[in-house]
Amino acid sequence: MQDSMARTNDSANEVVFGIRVVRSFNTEKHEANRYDKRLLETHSLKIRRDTVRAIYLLGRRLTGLGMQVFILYYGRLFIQMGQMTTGNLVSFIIYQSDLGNSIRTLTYIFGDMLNSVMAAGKVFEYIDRKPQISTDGKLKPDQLEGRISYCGLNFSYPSNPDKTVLQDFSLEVKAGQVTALVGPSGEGKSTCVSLLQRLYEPQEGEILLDDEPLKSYDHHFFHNKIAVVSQEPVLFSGSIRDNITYGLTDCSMEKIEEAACKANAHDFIKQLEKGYDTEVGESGGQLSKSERQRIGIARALAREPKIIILDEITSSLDAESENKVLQALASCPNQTLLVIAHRLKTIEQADQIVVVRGGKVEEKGTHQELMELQGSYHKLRNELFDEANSPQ
Ligand SMILES: Nc1ncnc2c1ncn2[C@@H]1O[C@H](COP(=O)(O)OP(=O)(O)OP(=O)(O)O)[C@@H](O)[C@H]1O
Repeated sequence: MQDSMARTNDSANEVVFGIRVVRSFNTEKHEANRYDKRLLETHSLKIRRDTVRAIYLLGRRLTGLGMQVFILYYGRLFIQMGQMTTGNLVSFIIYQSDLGNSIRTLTYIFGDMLNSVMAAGKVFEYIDRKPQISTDGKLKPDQLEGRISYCGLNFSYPSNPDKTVLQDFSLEVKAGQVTALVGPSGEGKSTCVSLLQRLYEPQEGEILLDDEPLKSYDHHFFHNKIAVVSQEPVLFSGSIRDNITYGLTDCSMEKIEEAACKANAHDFIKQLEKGYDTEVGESGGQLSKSERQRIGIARALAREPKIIILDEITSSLDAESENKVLQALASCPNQTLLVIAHRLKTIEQADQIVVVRGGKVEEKGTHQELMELQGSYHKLRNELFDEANSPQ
């Protein structure tokens, strides 16, 4: 029943979370029916439980009643035969009722205990779960250059082990430079970033940071040095300032403003009535997608990481904003920047452009070199150029 209730709540959560999609696709009825179906499942389980409970109660009452009839009948017989006094019978009935009550209480406690054990079992299942990715690295160097080396990675997602996503993937990302990963959709670019964040462990090969395997770095140290801005950054309810300083205990206003300027967010924040103290609403719902994205970038920059990963920030920024952000980031020589981009125009200035196809590095070089090569990159650029110029 607990599983079924969890499934019912999940579907309600999902709909509330995606209420805009539900409204725009006019699927309120469909979703209500889906929720109804889940509720019915829970309902039928509850009916089964209550039927069993009713049968049990009926049986218990009938047994109790039968016992009383039995005691009175034989008690009377024993008294008539002189084998028992009336006082004995009364004491026996009182003791028997006391004993019955105690046994009944024990069965209630046992039932409650079973329920609690089942619920606690689920909690302990999660507590006892051993993470597949080790977090017991100890390395905390004083200086980090930010050089990343992908060495012969072979990787498939645990949920789909038959499909190899990265095959013998090797790449050098130089410290302090801008490296852009480009290529058709679904070829493994975001997977490279997930592996760099240690969300998964490759089946073969390893990723080195300054020539040391990622797993040898202290978990907190490593995640402080690497910041990711994803396609849909998650904001939390609170002010813009809270969101930019998220997780930082000590961050001055100058630092916040500097990060916001680099993220091209300062101007729009200043125009808001309450500036940095403006509430963003639940999940940042009171801001536009591009504003959320820029705050997400400022949040990453405020941590002053050594490595910044921008995972297709183009999806919600216009070309001008994206250019400004990339230029601001590229001007920091101490930070390694890894950009996944679809809008190839904005990454022309990157120090290294890598074309990822079929889970492998197909081409790499500067924009000039790759254009001269007349290979995949050249073809991709032409395709995008044709798309942009095709009549609507
Ligand atoms: N969590 C996952 N579980 C199983 N397979 C996944 C998962 N995430 C991605 N994949 C698969 O891995 C392959 C590579 O996906 P990835 O997201 O790395 O591609 P991408 O090049 O970043 O694409 P895009 O440009 O569309 O973001 C795809 O075929 C995808 O279906």
